[in-house]
Amino acid sequence: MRYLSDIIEGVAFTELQGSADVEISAIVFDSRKVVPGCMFVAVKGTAVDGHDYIDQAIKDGAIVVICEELPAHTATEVDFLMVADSAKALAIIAANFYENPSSNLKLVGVTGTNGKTTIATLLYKLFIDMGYKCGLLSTVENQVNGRIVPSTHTTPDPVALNKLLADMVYEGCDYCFMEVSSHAISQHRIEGLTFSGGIFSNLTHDHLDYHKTFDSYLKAKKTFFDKLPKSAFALTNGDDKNGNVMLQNTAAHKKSYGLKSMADYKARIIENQFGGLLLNIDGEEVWFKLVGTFNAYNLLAVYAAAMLLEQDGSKVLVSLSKLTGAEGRFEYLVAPNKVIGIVDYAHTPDAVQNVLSTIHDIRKGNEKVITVLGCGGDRDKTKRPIMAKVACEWSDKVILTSDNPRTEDPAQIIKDMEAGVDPAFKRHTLSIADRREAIKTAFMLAQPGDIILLAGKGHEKYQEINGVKNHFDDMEELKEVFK
Ligand SMILES: CC(=O)N[C@H]1[C@@H](OP(=O)(O)OP(=O)(O)OC[C@H]2O[C@@H](n3ccc(=O)[nH]c3=O)[C@H](O)[C@@H]2O)O[C@H](CO)[C@@H](O)[C@@H]1O[C@H](C)C(=O)N[C@@H](C)C(=O)N[C@H](CCC(=O)O)C(=O)O
Ligand SMILES: Nc1ncnc2c1ncn2[C@@H]1O[C@H](COP(=O)(O)OP(=O)(O)OP(=O)(O)O)[C@@H](O)[C@H]1O
Ligand SMILES: N[C@H](CCC[C@H](N)C(=O)O)C(=O)O
Ligand SMILES: [Mg+2]
Repeated sequence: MRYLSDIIEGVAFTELQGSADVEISAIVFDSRKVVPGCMFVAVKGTAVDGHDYIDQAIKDGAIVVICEELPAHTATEVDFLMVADSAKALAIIAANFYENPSSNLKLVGVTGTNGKTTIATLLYKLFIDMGYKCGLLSTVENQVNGRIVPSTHTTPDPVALNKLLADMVYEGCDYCFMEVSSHAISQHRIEGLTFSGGIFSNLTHDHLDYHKTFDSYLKAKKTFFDKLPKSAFALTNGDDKNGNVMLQNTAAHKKSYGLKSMADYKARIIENQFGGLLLNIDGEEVWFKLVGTFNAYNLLAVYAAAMLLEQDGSKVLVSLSKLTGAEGRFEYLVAPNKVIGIVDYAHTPDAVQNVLSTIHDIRKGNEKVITVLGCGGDRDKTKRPIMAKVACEWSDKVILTSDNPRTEDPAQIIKDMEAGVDPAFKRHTLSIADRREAIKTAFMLAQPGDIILLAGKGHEKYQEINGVKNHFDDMEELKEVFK
């Protein structure tokens, strides 16, 4: 229980109807989850307006309502707090409700189109290996000092987020490494958090369904750095076209990493093979278990962040060299007939290109590459033909299939992808909507030594069709056909 007067600290409200001297049992922003004595925050969403559910929330027991517009008839027994932006207020209130846990941890946020999960997970594993108690908030899973809490979003909603951070503080964690998605920044899920550092991986095409233009996608990411405090570090990828733009207005301590450009933290790739990467970092040559140029960037970002968190360089490299990446990111399996299967979460044009160019770099000879690829429904449609085009340019055969169709027609998603296939390459492509059949077919087409890439679903254990998540696991499917 918390007093309203305490939890609205820092919220810019325009009017309070009622008394601030009232106890709140919980903060709720979904009328379907209202509990007696709670505060209901009415948020204007992308699908509906939470203000339309205020009456329902009051009927079910809400005693305080936060809103941008007052309803026509306001119940006198309920408090109303008017704010300019409910989503922002929600995040500040959630942080206050849980006693601002982020200020009792060293919280590091990772943002960018690709690499967030890999960087955050590696940081988490690294700091655990170095003896710290840590938390992780990621697409694959959340971890509170070793306890797994299933993840529903890359960045949780503000109430779940602050609750998880509070659990980390309670369990004595020193650090939390979290992914910061562009949706989370735009929807103010991270408002009110105190970050010790921010890391930028890269910016390429994704989520234009939501942000509309690349420029507004970039601005969303940049806002994260704009709001970092002076005491934090802001670490950017100096080789990314937008790396420096991200930091141009930040008050934080600016640092960069890169393989090509002048940067504060530099690395050079010496070997890149299926067994791992040999990198020269800060003058030391070290083998890592991760594969591919993109992972050289991820590893360097992790090393640089660890340096900025004042860790010992040699100790960091020893620990980092032992670590594997995140689940479903370039995980491979060899069949008895020597066909190699790779499961990877590449679901953007840039990621598809990176993973395929890595396969080209590290294959031994001229083994054929067969790519199985789908695109998610109810997500950015403009990336579909580009992902297919990139897959065709870098593969010998491509099977276009389903990812998570969600509420869309799988055949239409495949049609959108087919539009990107060069007519001359058409005879090397197949369209098979059933992902299981597509994987089986890829294996039937493969000769010993050939490489099958299953792209897009990585760690996911489901396929979402019309609101139902059916069990589906690319690695499990691969094991089945490899039997
Ligand atoms: C597009 C998007 O990001 N939507 C998120 C957003 O919901 P919304 O704005 O669409 O909500 P809405 O349905 O319009 O409802 C508006 C408000 O009315 C409330 N409501 C609604 C119905 C009702 O009966 N009663 C009620 O009170 C809702 O609780 C909400 O507060 O806010 C919700 C609460 O935080 C999120 O759960 C929801 O995530 C949806 C499920 C989602 O799929 N999001 C994805 C795209 C996402 O966020 N992805 C990023 C990762 C991207 C990446 O890693 O590349 C992520 O961070 O996970
Ligand atoms: N630094 C990188 N640069 C480009 N591509 C990358 C990089 N790191 C990983 N990838 C590719 O992107 C895929 C997703 O990686 P990861 O899960 O780490 O990214 P993410 O940013 O967390 O993605 P999401 O936005 O879905 O949470 C990987 O499977 C790989 O194909
Ligand atoms: N965080 C990304 C994940 C995409 C994964 C892919 N399997 C899909 O469903 O499109 C999103 O929600 O857009
Ligand atoms: Mg992620």
